[in-house]
Amino acid sequence: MIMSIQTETNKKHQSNVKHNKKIEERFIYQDDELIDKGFDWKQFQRLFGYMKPYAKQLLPLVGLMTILGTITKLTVPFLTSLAIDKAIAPADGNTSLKLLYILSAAVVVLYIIQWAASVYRIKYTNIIGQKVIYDVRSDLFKHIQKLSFNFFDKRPAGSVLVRVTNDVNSLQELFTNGVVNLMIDCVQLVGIVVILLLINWKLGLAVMITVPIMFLISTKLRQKIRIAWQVVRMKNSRINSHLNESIQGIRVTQAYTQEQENMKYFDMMNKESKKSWDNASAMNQMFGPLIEITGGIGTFILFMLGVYLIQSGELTIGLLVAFSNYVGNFWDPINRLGQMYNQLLVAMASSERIFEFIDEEPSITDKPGALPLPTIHGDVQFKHVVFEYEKGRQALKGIDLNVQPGQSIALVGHTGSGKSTIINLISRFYDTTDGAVLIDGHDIRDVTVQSLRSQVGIVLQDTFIFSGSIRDNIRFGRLDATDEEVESVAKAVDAHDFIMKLPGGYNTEVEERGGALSMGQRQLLSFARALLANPRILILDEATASIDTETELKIQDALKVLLKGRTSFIVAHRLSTIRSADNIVVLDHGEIKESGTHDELLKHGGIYSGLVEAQFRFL
Ligand SMILES: Nc1ncnc2c1ncn2[C@@H]1O[C@H](COP(=O)(O)OP(=O)(O)OP(=O)(O)O)[C@@H](O)[C@H]1O
Repeated sequence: MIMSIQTETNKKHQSNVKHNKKIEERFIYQDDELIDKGFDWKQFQRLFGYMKPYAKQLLPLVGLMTILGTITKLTVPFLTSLAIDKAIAPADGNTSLKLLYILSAAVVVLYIIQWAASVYRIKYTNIIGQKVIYDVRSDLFKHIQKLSFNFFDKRPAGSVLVRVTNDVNSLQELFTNGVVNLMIDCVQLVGIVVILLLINWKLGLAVMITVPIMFLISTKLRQKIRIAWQVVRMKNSRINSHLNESIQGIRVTQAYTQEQENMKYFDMMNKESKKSWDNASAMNQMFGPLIEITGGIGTFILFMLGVYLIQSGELTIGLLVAFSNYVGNFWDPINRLGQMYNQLLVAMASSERIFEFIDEEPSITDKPGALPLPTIHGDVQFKHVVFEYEKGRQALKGIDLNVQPGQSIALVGHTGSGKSTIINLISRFYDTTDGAVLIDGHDIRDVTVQSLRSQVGIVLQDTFIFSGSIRDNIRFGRLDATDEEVESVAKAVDAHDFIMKLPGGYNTEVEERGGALSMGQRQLLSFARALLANPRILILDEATASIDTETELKIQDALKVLLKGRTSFIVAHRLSTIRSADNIVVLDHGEIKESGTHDELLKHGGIYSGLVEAQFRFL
């Protein structure tokens, strides 16, 4: 018996294992692919086009500071050589303390100038960098807001978020430090090469033999390092996506006690992120010593040849010291240029992703020459409307509907029958695949989107409360409404009393999604918001969640106020709402199967009477 129980348990466990997906297969996030393309000149021009508005005003200042800083920096070794050759150990043996003091004082002054130039250079570059990042971020956000519903249907919110945060941030480094470092390094390199060749061209050329080696190491190894850092960023963006989903879905996670599962997945990603970081930073650490070895070879050549040139009288000790100083300053810019090139490629990969969003055309736009929709009466017609979210799958299969101004239409039907799709088409969140929607005789594709949506109000089931005060949340319906108007609509929908009982009344701050408010309260707020907007056509997706009888009655009363005198489409779930509608439209698999009043449809004994019966059974 015991044996059989054990076997039973084992079997159960095995079948669990079979059905349980591996943790890494449970959550699927769209990763941004690793982009490792070469240099794209067009993309570069577009990216740097963002600097244009500020370039004229600020770049000359940055350039001036850069040149000033470089000149002062490169003058110091020259003064050092003078100090050695003319003051400390001159060929004629006449040491000059006075000259030494003068030269030392000059060096101090040069350092002060260099410091001041660097302070101003950093200040101006930061201004440019921050302005550019502000513009990119703002362009991206502005554009994302305009994108149509079908864009968001295809993408998880987390992946959109990552682009606005991570990718824009990765440009920040380029525009603040990168661009200026590039300028400094180029100016410094040219300056040093000229000076080295002027001091002694033979020695200069000999030392520069190592430059191509250095550059090769710099770019090749950096390419690997760059990819390693991209992997780090990708892993981090996965963490962000998961974090976003976990926070949004925290209630469901806790309700189903899935915290451990979530934690396991997070832990796995966290470890992966750490591993990728370790890998990237280990590669980074290899880079420094390699550059130093190459630099060491250069120094070896310098001293071997330098001593020979001193002996043959072609070079003085002071000039050799200055030379070695210049050579020391020579490796840094070369190293940084390799780094900079890689940074540029990383930024270009990010900008490619940013531009991909910016270039995404909203599918719902004003057609050329579209005129504003005049103030409407609220006559709505669906003329043989067919709609497909995905090609070949019809969500609506030829809807014909005629609604008179002021009529209220209740849309009922089984889940997935097409109710929400109908209301999405009235506000033109999607365009019909075939047929047309007309308002007061105007095809809604012929008028401007703004003029249409400003006359169509929407109250959705999932009432969205934005973070801010209660007053501002109601005012979202019409931004120029006065405080009195806000309070008057709140009173009309009977929300005033509960608002006044909140600690700060209308000024009470609510968090995003209005977590501290009850479902009923959130609905009343959204009714007030819609009433304030005062649209001729109102769309209402009635909330399915049941609320207590008292609030239910309040909501019914508020609805009467809200719907009065408007054409309304209600995705109705409550029998009371449906009964008071002028016309009930029954949808089934994207088709209108029945329509009429409550009594007519009950008498008919079709789908509607079945739905009503089912609702009574559950009540
Ligand atoms: N964004 C979308 N992308 C693809 N298909 C969709 C999308 N939204 C809805 N559909 C499909 O279109 C059909 C109609 O959906 P719709 O949301 O209009 O139904 P509904 O009657 O409002 O359902 P419910 O009462 O459950 O809200 C369904 O088959 C649904 O799967």
